[in-house]
Amino acid sequence: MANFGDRQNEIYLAGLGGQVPAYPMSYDELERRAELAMSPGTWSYVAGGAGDERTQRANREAFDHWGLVPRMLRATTERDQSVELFGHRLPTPLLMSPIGVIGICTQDGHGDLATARAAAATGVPMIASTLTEDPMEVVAAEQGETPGFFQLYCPTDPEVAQSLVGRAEDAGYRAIVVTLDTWVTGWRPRDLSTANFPQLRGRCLANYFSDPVFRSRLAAPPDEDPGSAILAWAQMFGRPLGWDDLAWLRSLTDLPVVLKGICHPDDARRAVDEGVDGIYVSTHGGRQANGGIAAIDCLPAVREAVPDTTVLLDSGVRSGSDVVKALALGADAVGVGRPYAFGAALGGTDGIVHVLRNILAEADLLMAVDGYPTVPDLGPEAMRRL
Ligand SMILES: Cc1cc2nc3c(=O)[nH]c(=O)nc-3n(C[C@H](O)[C@H](O)[C@H](O)COP(=O)(O)O)c2cc1C
Ligand SMILES: O=C(O)C(=O)c1ccccc1
Repeated sequence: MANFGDRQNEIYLAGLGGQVPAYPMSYDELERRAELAMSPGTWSYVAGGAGDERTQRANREAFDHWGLVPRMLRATTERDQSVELFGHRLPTPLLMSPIGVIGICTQDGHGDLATARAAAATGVPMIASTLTEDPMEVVAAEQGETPGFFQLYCPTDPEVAQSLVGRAEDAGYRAIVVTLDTWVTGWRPRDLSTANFPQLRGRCLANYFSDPVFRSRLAAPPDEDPGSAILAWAQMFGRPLGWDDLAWLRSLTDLPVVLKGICHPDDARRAVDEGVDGIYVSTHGGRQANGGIAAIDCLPAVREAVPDTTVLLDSGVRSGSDVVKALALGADAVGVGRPYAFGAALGGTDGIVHVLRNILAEADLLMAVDGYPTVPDLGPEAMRRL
């Protein structure tokens, strides 16, 4: 894949022929059209967050407090967005953050497969959620040559956890991303207002219902008694993890282990000291806790605390310039969440590919114009706090 800015040129050329792009070019328009395409319940689930959504807003607004310093006379057509992550060379620094129940966003209900196919088409890795409508093996098979990562919601039953991780390893996922901030779901007024959760639960349990250890805990198979199976899942969904659990988690796999939701530099330092391979700075897109600080504002201190460790970031990334800022502030790769779910709602795989390519095209052209042609060129000296 060459320069993603070429995408811009394709669109300009189509425009000269009078063609309007099939999907929105601005994030605000993407969001507006996705709202129209989704049912009110799906919209409130995807777009909503915790409390009155101040953290969610802060995640986005905080990007405005940082600015990139243009550097001239080092312009080049030779640009390169590639990065190395856990031993894999990726064409771009973008990741698709895990989105549970994304099946409700697409017309055919197979949102995880649409995401996997978009990963195959773009080289942007998918972090596959534990909460999917298709089992992780089926999702892995659609990712083509693009490495995939598996996100674990750690169940209270340790043998189920072990089974999920073992299956992810066997299915070819290249890292285990353990989400720390969602052992219980946060206070989400929009979901409570639409009474969404029962509908969601029935549609995201394929990894459990296909799991031999989970099934062994049931009196009857899930297809015979789905109600009891859902109850068994709800009772074991989230293990409140502590420092004492890290060695056990580490022992479950030889794959790199990444902790998602770390925001404090002391937590990052201790996790790395205890053998974790990656730190994923995230506030879960403001869905879990309200009244907090923005993820991007946590990044510089975490980067400084663990200078030699892979650091990922998500929460509030909406554009190529947001990606560039996150890279300059210390991320090795950058996750995007809601925007690609909105793309899925508008056009399945095509809609997701459009959203990813737009973000990448903007990042490519910004790096080209401002004199930072490769990812290693972007460091803290490229940024000013406004
Ligand atoms: C609808 C939805 C479902 C999500 N489900 C998961 C999940 O299953 N596992 C997880 O670790 N994070 C989940 N997240 C959080 C995302 O991985 C990511 O942290 C967040 O969306 C990033 O913020 P952004 O939406 O502002 O880009 C979900 C986010 C959304 C919007
Ligand atoms: O909505 C989320 O962000 C999420 O991670 C989740 C957690 C439990 C059930 C459904 C989704």
